[in-house]
Amino acid sequence: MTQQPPQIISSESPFAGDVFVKRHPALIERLVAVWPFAPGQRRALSELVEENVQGVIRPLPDSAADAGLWRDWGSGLYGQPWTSVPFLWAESFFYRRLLEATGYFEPGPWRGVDPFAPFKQAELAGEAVSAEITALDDVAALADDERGQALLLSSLWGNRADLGFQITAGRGIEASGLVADDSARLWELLRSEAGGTVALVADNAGSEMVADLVLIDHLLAHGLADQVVLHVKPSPYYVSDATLGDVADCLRALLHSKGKARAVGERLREAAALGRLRMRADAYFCAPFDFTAMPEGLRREFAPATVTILKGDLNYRRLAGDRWWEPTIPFAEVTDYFPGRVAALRTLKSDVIVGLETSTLAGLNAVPHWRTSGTHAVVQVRS
Ligand SMILES: O=P(O)(O)OC[C@H]1O[C@](O)(CO)[C@@H](O)[C@@H]1O
Repeated sequence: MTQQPPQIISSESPFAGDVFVKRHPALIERLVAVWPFAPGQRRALSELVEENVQGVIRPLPDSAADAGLWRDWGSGLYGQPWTSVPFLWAESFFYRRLLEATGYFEPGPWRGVDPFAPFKQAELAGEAVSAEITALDDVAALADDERGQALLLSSLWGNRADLGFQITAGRGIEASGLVADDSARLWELLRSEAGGTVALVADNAGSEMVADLVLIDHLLAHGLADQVVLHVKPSPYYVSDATLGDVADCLRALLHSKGKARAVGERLREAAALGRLRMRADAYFCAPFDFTAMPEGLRREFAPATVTILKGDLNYRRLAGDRWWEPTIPFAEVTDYFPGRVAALRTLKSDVIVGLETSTLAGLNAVPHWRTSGTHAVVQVRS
């Protein structure tokens, strides 16, 4: 494997530092405003904010079922400021601690209650999703290839809907475009290997998941995949990351609509019944590490796939290792460890980036915050 540059530590990146001192406090403020939390939950949440902003990382209480696991995973990191340890690890542990504070894993009324559900539901009921659903009738008039590309781009840009990101980035950010575009290679690959299994590692619920489901339907309906395995998070994570319950909500939104969208929902429901659309929620998707350390079970899932499509920024960070790579290092070189062929559909919302042409990078360097503002995107493929 190529020699790896250092991992991103939040204190070395103004963007990542702000996630702890601005984004997390704002998120917790919103949670406290919408839920009838008891004093103990409120106290745990405000302690978590204090810790993020000016304290040090405390481990999970011993009573937590996975306390031992996290003690090992975080060995050497506890007792340090949140911004002094790898960004990927710290952000992941923040969400585990948040669920601890709300009682998500504990016996009692809060067990299994997704604290982010009100935000996800509002987004699913909002304009972006209804516009997406209406647009399906227009997209149906396009030739197959054009329709496929339109659905791919919709799944890609749907990633900007990420709710955690919008807490501080705000709406109304303009998309500037693709800075690496291997989409033709992706279609070539899907056509030449038609009839196999495609794995799609999902990112966000709501409009992004609706777009993902429509893309999955396209692959199945056109025989580009005989089966699709949809990988989601086993528990609430990074605010809007999709769980199985979110997939069900999105499918229901399609089924309750009219026209083409409803037909998509019906075909997907049938595909699930026939075992052509399968769901996975591996525990590793909420682990604080990159994909180089993925467990054998996941490697076996991905290796035989025609291609594994990774959605979104966080999956990209885990694919590339959340490291200070030279942006022009080839995507294929950085991802050569990944089992099987891999494609990333990602809007740029954090520092890591690989696989850019030198000329593209030169142009981007004149654009403020191009790595983190969500205005640029990549479709990158290792085939
Ligand atoms: O939903 P996505 O595309 O994975 O984006 C989540 C991203 O949001 C952040 O939490 C902050 O932008 C990143 O750290 C993370 O990669």
